[in-house]
Amino acid sequence: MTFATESFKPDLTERLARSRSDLRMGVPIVVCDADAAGLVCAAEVLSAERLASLVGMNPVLAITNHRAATLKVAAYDGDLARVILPKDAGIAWVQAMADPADDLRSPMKGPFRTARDGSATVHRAGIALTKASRLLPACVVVALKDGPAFAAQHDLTRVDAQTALTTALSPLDPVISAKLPLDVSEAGRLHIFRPEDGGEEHYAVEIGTPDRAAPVLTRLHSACFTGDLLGSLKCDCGPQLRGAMAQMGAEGAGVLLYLNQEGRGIGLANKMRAYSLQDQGFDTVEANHRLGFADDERDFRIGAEILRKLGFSQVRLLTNNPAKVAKLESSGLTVTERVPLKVGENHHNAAYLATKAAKSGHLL
Ligand SMILES: Nc1nc2c(ncn2[C@@H]2O[C@H](COP(=O)(O)OP(=O)(O)OP(=O)(O)O)[C@@H](O)[C@H]2O)c(=O)[nH]1
Ligand SMILES: [Zn+2]
Repeated sequence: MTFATESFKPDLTERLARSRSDLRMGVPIVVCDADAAGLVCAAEVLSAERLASLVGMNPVLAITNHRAATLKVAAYDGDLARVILPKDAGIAWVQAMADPADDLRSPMKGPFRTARDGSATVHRAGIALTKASRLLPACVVVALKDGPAFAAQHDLTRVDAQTALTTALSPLDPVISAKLPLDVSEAGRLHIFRPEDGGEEHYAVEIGTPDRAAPVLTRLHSACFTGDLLGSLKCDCGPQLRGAMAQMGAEGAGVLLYLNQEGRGIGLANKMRAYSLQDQGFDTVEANHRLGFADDERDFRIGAEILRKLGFSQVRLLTNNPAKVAKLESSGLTVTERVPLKVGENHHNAAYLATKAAKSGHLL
């Protein structure tokens, strides 16, 4: 029996999924664009040995404009900067540029030389992939003359820059749903959704049998391991999760989406880095920026798509965040009402909630 061997080859999306695992392990990947290619290593997990092999290949460190602003590096590429590694730069330099943990204790001193010529697409794709890998958004890049040949020679995963930069939402497939009796309602059901790009699965908790033709009481809850599971007092997530479910139980119907976008989409390790910066006096938004992230890296189109897949088109949304309402509406859902969800304020999270009101437009 013969097989069409092409059918075994990973496609562009499958290569991206593979590249995220490689990056997390510290294995370099090869990113190819139409007129440029580069070897990309995630700064956070780059080993001293691998860095030593890159010296002599003119490595640059790609960081986001947010991280560049903290380091006072000019971001000539707009959303990112390409910092040329000084001749004597070792792994400690790379890590200190990428990670703001010691910014205050031992500030990085310039002047920094930055690359301005040529395309930054490979670097941009590298940063997008480190973010998608839930690592610090920084990568060391060296230009390659022949990306595909280099990848083949060194057995590295080769990915397409434009695919890494696509903003299209990966299709989400329903995997399974089953009854789940809950303390708030015995008529609970849990649905699992899996994205086709190998990303995180997301969950929908359906309570009762909501009428698909009417607005459904809905909560888009972003994962918060510390608040949801550990009872952290630094945020209001745990009380919001339980409050939303209690309200759905009391009304007899509702749908709670549990979106695995921990830490507003930066992952738990990075959220804990942000907490450590908050211990140094920075607020929640400043901490994200110092790490190199935007204020909020979540993609609420996922929530809209899951609701659509479940048959809902109109929602009464439990939130204090007007941006969530706007993003759901721009994804084609009708938000007939914003239902406030003000629970769980305490003296540990009062400043956090005030910052969200002042900087992120949350309603108090
Ligand atoms: N990066 C970061 N994420 C945080 C921090 N505190 C909580 N989170 C995450 O923020 C998400 C919750 O977002 P919130 O901003 O509290 O609320 P919201 O979802 O925007 O709005 P509501 O619908 O009103 O709750 C969860 O994913 C938490 O893990 C923090 O200091 N930094
Ligand atoms: Zn939380």
